[in-house]
Amino acid sequence: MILLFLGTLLGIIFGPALFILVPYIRNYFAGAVCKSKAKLNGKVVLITGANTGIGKETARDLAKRGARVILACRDTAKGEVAACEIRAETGNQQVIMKKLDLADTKSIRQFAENFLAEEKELHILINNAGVMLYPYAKTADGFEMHLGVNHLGHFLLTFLLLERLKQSAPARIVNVSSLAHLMGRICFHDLQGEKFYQRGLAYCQSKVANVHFTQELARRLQGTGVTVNALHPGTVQSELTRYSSVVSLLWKMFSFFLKTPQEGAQTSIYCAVAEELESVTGQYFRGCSELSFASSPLQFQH
Ligand SMILES: NC(=O)C1=CN([C@@H]2O[C@H](COP(=O)(O)OP(=O)(O)OC[C@H]3O[C@@H](n4cnc5c(N)ncnc54)[C@H](OP(=O)(O)O)[C@@H]3O)[C@@H](O)[C@H]2O)C=CC1
Ligand SMILES: CC1=C(/C=C/C(C)=C/C=C/C(C)=C/C=O)C(C)(C)CCC1
Repeated sequence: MILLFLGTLLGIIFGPALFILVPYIRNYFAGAVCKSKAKLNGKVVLITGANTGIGKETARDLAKRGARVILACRDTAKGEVAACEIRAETGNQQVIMKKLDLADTKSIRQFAENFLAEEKELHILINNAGVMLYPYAKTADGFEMHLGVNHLGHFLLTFLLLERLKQSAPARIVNVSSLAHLMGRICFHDLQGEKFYQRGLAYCQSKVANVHFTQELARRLQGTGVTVNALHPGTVQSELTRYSSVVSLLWKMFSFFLKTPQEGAQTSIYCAVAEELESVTGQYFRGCSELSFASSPLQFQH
């Protein structure tokens, strides 16, 4: 009886307060917004994995800013639907879909060859595509899937397009990593996970590789006018959890606390357009700001 009374009393006192606070709590979890008003008319942008999630929202925003946006997608039907939607919404007819399967180096080479033949400039490359919690599988070239798609595929793509980026300088490379890298190690003795495989750790390894790649490429690109930065988008309600029904369910249950793909795209957009980042390179971003601890030396496991 007393408990019921107390419960009702607390409900009467805190109920309305909670109701008023809900938008503020949501706003907190939505995270920072890219405030840059930069226009991108005449600029060429390439985004991998742009048919859904963070990549699609990044493409939508950069298309609104006037860029020629190439959506590089493994599933051309899904990619075309996304491109059509963005063209219709933004009125920007320079939104184009091209086939790219990062799990196959033949597809990457074919994509790059066509791209270099068709596009004379490339100002912003966003290495966004990714898989997480993939059951053990190998790419067409025999690389473990997380490492192959999330890191090696983007590594090859970037390498093949590097001269075009240099010719188009100032240019930017944006690598979508994840704070999951903090839990990762590069297992040089078993890079392809043939002796031991845990899909969460395989994802973390690929994200550590993204960070090392960013730091070393930034060093090698000093003085070229091409910058390269990595970022964590936040925890985002996207299709990334599709290979795990348990994590998908958790993501749905707690969706109130997760970012929408549009909110999750803000740091990618920031790294791609913010005027103040013109010469910032080799850094790690989260919530549209630089994160210093993530650039501390990472550990290798030999
Ligand atoms: N969501 C989150 O909480 C977080 C996401 N990230 C990172 O953000 C990035 C975007 O993820 P998010 O939008 O959430 O996930 P989604 O699963 O929604 O999007 C991933 C995209 O990558 C594409 N992709 C997957 N495999 C390949 C391939 N072999 N070749 C080409 N494209 C491929 C997918 O294409 P298709 O639809 O055809 O499969 C899809 O377009 C990833 O790098 C992810 O690791 C980092 C931290 C947290
Ligand atoms: C603790 C906890 C959650 C937070 C999970 C986080 C923070 C996940 C981060 C994932 C990343 C970084 C993925 C991609 O790279 C949930 C699921 C919301 C609800 C259950 C309890």
